[in-house]
Amino acid sequence: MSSPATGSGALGQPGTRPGRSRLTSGGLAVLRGSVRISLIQLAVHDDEPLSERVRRVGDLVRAQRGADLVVLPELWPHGAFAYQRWATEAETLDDPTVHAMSAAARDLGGWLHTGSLIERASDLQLYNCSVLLDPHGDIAATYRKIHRFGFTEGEAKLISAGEEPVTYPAPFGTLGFAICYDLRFPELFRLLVDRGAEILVIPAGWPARRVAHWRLLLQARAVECQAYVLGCATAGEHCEVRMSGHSMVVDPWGEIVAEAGEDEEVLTVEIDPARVAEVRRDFPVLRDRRLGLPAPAPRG
Ligand SMILES: NC(=O)CCC(=O)C(=O)O
Repeated sequence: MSSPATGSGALGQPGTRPGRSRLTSGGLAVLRGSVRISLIQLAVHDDEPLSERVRRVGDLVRAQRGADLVVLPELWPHGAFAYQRWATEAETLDDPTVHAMSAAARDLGGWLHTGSLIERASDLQLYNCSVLLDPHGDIAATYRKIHRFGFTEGEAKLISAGEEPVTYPAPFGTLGFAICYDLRFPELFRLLVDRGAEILVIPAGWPARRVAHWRLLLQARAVECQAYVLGCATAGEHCEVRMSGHSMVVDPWGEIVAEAGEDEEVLTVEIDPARVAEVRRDFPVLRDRRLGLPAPAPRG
């Protein structure tokens, strides 16, 4: 599905579309103007083995040729609720899943945000980790999910929490990273804005029963941060949890640019990152923040 506002049209090579200029910095293009983004809303089912899903996703990424940035959802290799698979399927960032995605990014000739996977770190701890690959297939940035979902179960029990908010200055704008449950914590997004984020990338494996929260919070983060929000969710059902679908691109005014349905689909839109500075200039609420207010007295 494509945004009616932008359409997907014939896919040209990056930098060849009207209204977009291309400079070079350190061997990578610096893009200005319209930026093409594809969110791949994958269906994750129990019966698809990891290796087959990785192959299928690599082909889907390659098929988005012409996109400047492709985004995948949270934990698509294993399933966001397939807790019993995580320890056995966890990989380092030098293992087959990231290698396959690097090859796909190279063939794509664009940036690939890999959603997330269960990372086995060098200290053997597990993290829910996003990897951003550049058009050469090299790792440009990683982000470990800071807020673990599950209260006393699931992520809260099985994986370690990331500690570091991450932004990355991509050629088309500064990306701010978050994963799924992080969406509920506005203070993280303030930190990302303070570090320059203009495009917030939020892969998710969000259950259908809370889809109303997903839609509302994506728009809220866009309005309060005056930033683009790319929310890429999973579809399908695994471990008896029906996933939300409804991946969305929201603009810095809070308007939904495009929204997917409930099933697997690719959402392709063109955005103009210069809109972020325009909205922040014309309606400068971020300047009215009161950062020096006294801390509340301890309760009780
Ligand atoms: N995988 C997740 O982080 C799920 C988050 C969720 O279901 C919620 O915040 O609601």
